[in-house]
Amino acid sequence: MSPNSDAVEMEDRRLAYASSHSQEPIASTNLGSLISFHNINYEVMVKKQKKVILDNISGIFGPGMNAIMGPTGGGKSSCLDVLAGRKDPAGLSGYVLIDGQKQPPNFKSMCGYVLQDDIVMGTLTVKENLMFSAQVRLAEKVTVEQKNQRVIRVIKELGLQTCANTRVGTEFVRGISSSERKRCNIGIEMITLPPVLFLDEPTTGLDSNTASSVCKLLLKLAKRGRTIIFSIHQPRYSIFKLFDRLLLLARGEVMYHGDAQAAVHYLDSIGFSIEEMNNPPDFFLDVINGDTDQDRKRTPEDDDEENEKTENIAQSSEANKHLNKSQSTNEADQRFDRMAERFNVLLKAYNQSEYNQRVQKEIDPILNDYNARVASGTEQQLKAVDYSNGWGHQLKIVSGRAGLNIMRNPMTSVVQTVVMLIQAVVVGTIYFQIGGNPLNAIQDRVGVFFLILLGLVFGNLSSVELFIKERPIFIHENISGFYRVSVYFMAKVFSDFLPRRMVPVVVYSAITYWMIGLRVDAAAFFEFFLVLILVTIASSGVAFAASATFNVFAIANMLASMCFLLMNIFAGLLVNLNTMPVWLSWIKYLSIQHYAFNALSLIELKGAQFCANVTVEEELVYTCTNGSDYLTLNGMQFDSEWDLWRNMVALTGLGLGFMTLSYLQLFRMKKLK
Ligand SMILES: Nc1ncnc2c1ncn2[C@@H]1O[C@H](COP(=O)(O)OP(=O)(O)OP(=O)(O)O)[C@@H](O)[C@H]1O
Repeated sequence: MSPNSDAVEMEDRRLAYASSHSQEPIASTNLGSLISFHNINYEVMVKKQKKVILDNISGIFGPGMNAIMGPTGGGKSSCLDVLAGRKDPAGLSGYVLIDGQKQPPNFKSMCGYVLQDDIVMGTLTVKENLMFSAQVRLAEKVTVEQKNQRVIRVIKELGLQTCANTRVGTEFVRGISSSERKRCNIGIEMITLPPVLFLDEPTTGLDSNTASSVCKLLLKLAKRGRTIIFSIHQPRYSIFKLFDRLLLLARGEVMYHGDAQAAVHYLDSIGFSIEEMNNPPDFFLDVINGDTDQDRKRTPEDDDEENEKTENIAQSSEANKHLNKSQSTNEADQRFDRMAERFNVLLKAYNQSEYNQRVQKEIDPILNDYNARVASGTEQQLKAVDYSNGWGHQLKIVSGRAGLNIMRNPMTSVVQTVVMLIQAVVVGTIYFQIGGNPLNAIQDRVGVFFLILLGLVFGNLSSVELFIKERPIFIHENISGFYRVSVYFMAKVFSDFLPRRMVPVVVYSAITYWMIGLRVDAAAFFEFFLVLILVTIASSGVAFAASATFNVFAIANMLASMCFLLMNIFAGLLVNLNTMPVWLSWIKYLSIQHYAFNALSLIELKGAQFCANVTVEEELVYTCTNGSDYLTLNGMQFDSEWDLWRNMVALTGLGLGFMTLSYLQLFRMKKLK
């Protein structure tokens, strides 16, 4: 069969699916994809034991409203993630086919996925959030005007006109309502007009009216031909009646799969009748949990099963013991037994049902065609969609958002600058114009250098939150193909570094240097400033690396502080590194403060002589102290200019090293569930 005839056949399948499964007529143009899944098994290792999460499930979803329901822990979210290509492939087997073809490697970026928790930038307005999505996800060749038109269209479709220019809101600032927030999330995914939209529990946390309005919106999208697949726990009837197709899961197995509105009829046919006025989703869960009040009507199959059971019991004393156990008076045990029994009944009934046969009839030809194409070598991999935009364009857009975010939330930058300003004034006041008294000139100088480095390095601990706070947004956007890891890294580093690190260091250097009265020499001042900048870069690098490695702020903060403390000990002031055993003293090579302290001492003390008349045994004696002697005593070489610059090079190396480490940690971060 040629690829063309495959495409025509698939289109026919989609049309047939849409007309036979949707309650409402669906536009026949632009139909969403048909997603079939075949023998999906998903297991994880928990404490060295295999835990089966999805057990050989199969089914099909197409244009319309497709719900995955079931009790807590039934496997709804896992199933949704498998279909959306967001599960770790380790432990996963079976086939998920999109219009009869294997998922392309980055299917994640072709479809929309709305997470249960809102993933929107709180400091931006609804329109700005949607525009960001349009700018990074629509190709560069689409003009800004066209992107703007698309955003306006989505805003209209989602009924967000009244709050389009309102900020979404953060934990500190109240923004739009929860329904508007959810719709904004959906809008961000709708910007690319994806053929399939996945939603993980879209109504969780919303009041019933809001939940209804979100579901009606989804129905509107479904009627336009989209394939909407979502997990949902226990919707009310007004929501349930909007569903076209239902997958009922319990313990990772299919309890029912077919037309949603036929589920009640199906359960009735196997002996579970819904009471009048009961809500079908509540009833489904009661049936699965064995919590139905009424006794189940007996069917002929039950009689056969009962006979079989009685025979087995008579034959085996072991079985008798088991029976006694299951009749335990313990209520929890009884409930567990009841659920297990009910689960087996439902599983068996579904496997033998015409609904299951109908699903198999729908999906078998799709898998057979796929296998035939693979066997004949004609299977064409769906075109892998790459990033819509180049690196530079992504960087511009992501940096723009990061900058806007900082401008709208300037507190951290302002506090950082003010704290540095206060520190500079305090240090400058304590060491004000230290002068050239040989008794204290060197001690005061090395003391103030140590203090400056201490404040500067620990001040950069505020960078630890950089990759922790926005981690869910970054993971979602990166995995959905918004931008590359390197783009996010560069945008964040620059947006954090310029306003929150550079500006305070400039202020700090200018104040301390002249207040303390260090060497009056422009070159010496700029070298001093350069050392402080390099220290800031390197120590921010340590904080970034901790931030990219741990997702708990307290742990990242503690580890970064510990590193800084160790580096401080090995700076060269608290302990003489020359007398330290070699097996321990090597740590100095990783110490930011070691190189910085050396550099500052060389800038200030090399060739310096501090002379004055001092009183010795009640006599005024003209005394001198030589800065170079101090350098020699502490093992600092100062024969050439290189002796200073090699400390600068080492600081640059440490900065680059820590920054690279943080990028790698960000890159390696687990992004699949
Ligand atoms: N990576 C994992 N490691 C260990 N257990 C897991 C993992 N993923 C899922 N599970 C377990 O598998 C079962 C199904 O999880 P899943 O989140 O898919 O269920 P759910 O039906 O969506 O539940 P809920 O309604 O509570 O969100 C649960 O018992 C869950 O604890």
